Amino acid sequence: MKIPPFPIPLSLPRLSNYPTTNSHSILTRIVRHKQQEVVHMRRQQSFEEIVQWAEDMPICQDFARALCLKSDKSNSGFPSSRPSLIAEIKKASPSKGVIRENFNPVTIARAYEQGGATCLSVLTDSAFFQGSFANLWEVRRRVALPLLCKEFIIDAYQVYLARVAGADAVLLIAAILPEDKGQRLLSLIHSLGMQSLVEVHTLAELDRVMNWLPLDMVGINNRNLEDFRIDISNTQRLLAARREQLDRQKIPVISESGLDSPTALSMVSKAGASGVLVGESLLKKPDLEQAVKILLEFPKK
Ligand SMILES: O=P(O)(O)OC[C@@H](O)[C@@H](O)c1c[nH]c2ccccc12
Repeated sequence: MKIPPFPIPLSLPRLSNYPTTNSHSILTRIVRHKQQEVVHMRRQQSFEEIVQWAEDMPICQDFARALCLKSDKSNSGFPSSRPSLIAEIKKASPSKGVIRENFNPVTIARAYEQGGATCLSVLTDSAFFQGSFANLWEVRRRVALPLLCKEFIIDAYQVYLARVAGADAVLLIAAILPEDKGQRLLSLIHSLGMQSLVEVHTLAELDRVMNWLPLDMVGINNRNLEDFRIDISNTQRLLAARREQLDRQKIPVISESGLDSPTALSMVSKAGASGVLVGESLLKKPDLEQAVKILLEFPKK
């Protein structure tokens, strides 16, 4: 077995000063930058070699199954009031700047695990979130929980990199994957033994991704990635419209972003979410293990 020289020493392009007019949403800026990043990375580390390493990686964990096993089920087999937690490791965000100064991904991962998180999400974007694939790899080496690679995936190269860094699942964002690009990347993710969390924000996006097969998990983002506004009733809205279809196809739904209290978790869980993805509200607390425990301790009904 060939061991990849992780962390692969990839230097990334500097962020250009794109004009920040309203006509350029933050998502557009991120995607433009990703395109440059991929070109840069491909020049430094050959695609063929990454593919080889990916093929030699140990088997992945079943991310979706871990989430569904952990979430409380009522007798009907559907989630009742306690969703599973995917706890997110992110240092900064474009809207909030630095969220956690004292940032050690492995220390954070261990605290989340001790607190009762089911899975972890690791931001790998460096330009906007101050993350890295090296962080993902470090967490993989030291913590056993299933890991989601939180990246703006637009190219196969990033998917192989996620696999080599130890991801069990990879985020795909419907809003940045036009036409059949999402389906192609999803098939690639599956061929490497990983799963995908496919993220939507609108009903139109949800309907579009329901045609990508087979879906492992759908993420409903409560944050609009164009302007960063949060509205946690977005999860309820989309589930109210398509819950039957999602349940029928047994696709677990994860509510993402802006969730900061047991009440908020209970709300999205009642709407039908099996899991929640939480970052900022935890990362702002000094004691992360305690913060997770408090978040997960909500009235059982
Ligand atoms: O920190 P929050 O508000 O708890 O949100 C976590 C997660 O949902 C958010 O980081 C996120 C959701 N979709 C994304 C896509 C890219 C980067 C980040 C994200």
